[in-house]
Formats: sequence, structure tokens, C-alpha cells
Amino acid sequence: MDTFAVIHEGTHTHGDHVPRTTLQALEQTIAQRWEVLQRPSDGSKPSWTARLLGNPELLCKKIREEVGELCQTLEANEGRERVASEMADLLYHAMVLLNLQGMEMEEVLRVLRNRFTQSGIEEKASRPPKPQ
Ligand SMILES: N=c1c2ncn([C@@H]3O[C@H](COP(=O)(O)OP(=O)(O)OP(=O)(O)O)[C@@H](O)[C@H]3O)c2ncn1[C@@H]1O[C@H](COP(=O)(O)O)[C@@H](O)[C@H]1O
Repeated sequence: MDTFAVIHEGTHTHGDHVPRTTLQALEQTIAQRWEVLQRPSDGSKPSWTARLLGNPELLCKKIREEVGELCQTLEANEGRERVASEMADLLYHAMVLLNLQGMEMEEVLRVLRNRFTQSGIEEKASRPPKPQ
């Protein structure tokens, strides 16, 4: 199955449900936390996402930490479980940043899809020269 078929497969409906992909479900949870944050405190459970949304400095600190921890899994050969865990941490924190920018993952995924037909080296070579 090619990449497009795999993406399409993920959007199939099963019964009455329109299944959401993992990233979409997480995105929705993050958006809900943002909405809760807009209301005066309603006594809901403490939320890490809400804390990050309310503190961009903390969010960026965590993202930088998670990047380092993901690289460490490679450098120290920590094994696939640690790689998956650190990659999940990074994706989640990056998605909180995306929400703060009022953006959705679809915008990012579209950029990735548009790159399918071009090599990274060709793309870089085709960029206009940077102003001195
Ligand atoms: N996917 C995540 C997720 N990944 C990581 N984290 C939290 O991110 C924090 C990272 O902090 P730390 O640096 O202390 O953790 P760490 O880097 O794993 O730890 P060390 O390696 O530094 O010891 C922890 O509190 C994790 O629980 C997450 N918190 C929330 N989510 C998702 O967001 C949903 C809503 O969560 P709340 O907003 O907390 O309700 C959850 O149900 C999840 O789906």
C-alpha cells in the first residue's frame, strides 16, 4: 500500500463512528484544555496541558528538554521503548505549542505531504540566496 493509501485508510469510517487518528484525538484534548483555561476556575482536575498553555516559557523549556532527551536515546542507545516514549513526549509538547499558535496538525501534515515529491537536498539547493 502506498503512503497516500495508508493516509486514506486512516480516515475510513467504521459503523457509526468516524474514527479519529491518534494525533487528532490528542489535538482535540489539547484544544479542550485551552477552552477550560479561558473560563474562570471551575474546580476541574489539574492539567499539565493547561499549565503549559498558560506558561509559554515553561512550554519552550520542556520542548528543548524533550529534544535533548530524544537525541540522548540515540546517543546512549537506550532502546526502542525509550525512543518511542521520548518521541511521544516531544510530539505532545510540540502540539501544545501548535495550539498556542492557533494552528492545527493538518497544516503541518500538509507541509509534509507537499514535500513527498522533493528531496531535502534539492529543496535546500533551490532556496534563494540569503541576504548578506
Ligand atoms: N501526552 C501527554 C503527555 N506526555 C507527557 N506529558 C507530561 O509531560 C510532563 C513532562 O514533565 P517531566 O519533564 O517531569 O517528565 P519527563 O521528561 O518524562 O521526566 P524526566 O525524564 O525529566 O524525569 C509530565 O508531567 C508528563 O506526564 C503529557 N501530559 C499529557 N499528555 C496528553 O494530554 C492529555 C491531557 O493531559 P492533562 O492536560 O494533564 O489533563 C493526557 O490525557 C495525554 O493524552
